[in-house]
Amino acid sequence: MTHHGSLLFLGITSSRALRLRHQTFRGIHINRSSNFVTHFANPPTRPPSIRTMSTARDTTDQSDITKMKTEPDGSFKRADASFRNTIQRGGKFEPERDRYHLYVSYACPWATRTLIVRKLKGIDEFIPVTVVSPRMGTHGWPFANADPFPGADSDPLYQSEHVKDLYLKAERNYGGRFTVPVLWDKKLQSIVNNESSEIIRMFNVAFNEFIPAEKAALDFYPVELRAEIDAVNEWIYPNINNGVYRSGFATTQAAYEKAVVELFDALDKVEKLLTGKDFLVGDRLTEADIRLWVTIIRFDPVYVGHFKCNIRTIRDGYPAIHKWMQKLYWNNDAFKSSTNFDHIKTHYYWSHAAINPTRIVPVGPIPNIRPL
Ligand SMILES: N[C@@H](CCC(=O)N[C@@H](CS)C(=O)NCC(=O)O)C(=O)O
Repeated sequence: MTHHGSLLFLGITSSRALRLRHQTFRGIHINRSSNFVTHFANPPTRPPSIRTMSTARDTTDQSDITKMKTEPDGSFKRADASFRNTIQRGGKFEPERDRYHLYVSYACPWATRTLIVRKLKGIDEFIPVTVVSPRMGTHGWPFANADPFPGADSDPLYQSEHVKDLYLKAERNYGGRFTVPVLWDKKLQSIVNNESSEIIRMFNVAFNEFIPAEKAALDFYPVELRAEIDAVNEWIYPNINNGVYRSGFATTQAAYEKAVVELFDALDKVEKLLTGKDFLVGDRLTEADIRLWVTIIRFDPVYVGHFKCNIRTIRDGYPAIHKWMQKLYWNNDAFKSSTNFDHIKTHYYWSHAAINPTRIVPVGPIPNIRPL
């Protein structure tokens, strides 16, 4: 059966099927009948306007994509984090041993960035971590006392039931999203920062006086590579890190296709960058690798299926990215010990009921990551 034929089989009228065969957006043209993607100059753009999505199916009692912001064209927009303080000498949040606490989910790629840098820098000794249950429900992320799950913890500081309770403790009238990671200050009983890109920059330098010289010397955002790291982050974040979510949370065919094509275009670009190289920028591990890695490690186990990022897999479609991902996982315990595939897979497939109403967690891929 041809692709056109299969669309008809699925009950799509022939004129819609024909329209779906050839679509153009942001300079990329998909010929659905041939599966070829071509590029055009001067893509049309549209000014964004945001509204709260009301069209998604809300058949469950949980906090899922029904609360996500989307634009009128069905595309997903991530809200900015709200607590943006810095740990620094002379500031409100001074560097101190045993003052800060990290709340994470193993499922969350953003939180995993902070786990990796915490381990690499050896500050795990005095910044303890609490891991939530991967099943994000009605009240958001639960702790183990509210939802027991292997590898999840209860909140040792306040016996909170949900991450939400911490946000409301920090700010009684808080009206934003209750996201992880949360870097918590035990002294002021408040949130220092809930933006992973800023937390990893703090972890990179803020506690250097308390750690051995060789750990203090590790710099994942070195001055001489900053411009290049920033440049890479700038397109990897929207197209890959957030690109998988833009694909998965899209509520229109056009928004999905735009996101997924941009995602795979960006992966093609990364593949070229990593060919014959061990790291994205320079010849050393930087935050650019860490920020990308957390998305790539989730790609085949979750994003290919759950978020429909299935033009190619990492393991079979991107040899250089695949090798880079495997080497970091198998050769560096900071990466392996921060990765829990059970939490990762359970979270996505269980928590987004608008995408996966049965909540069935797929068995494959086997293995989640191939040996080197
Ligand atoms: N900008 C934040 C994003 C964090 C984020 O969106 N975390 C997700 C989990 S992967 C979350 O906690 N979502 C809960 C919600 O949105 O209700 C960061 O990078 O730290």
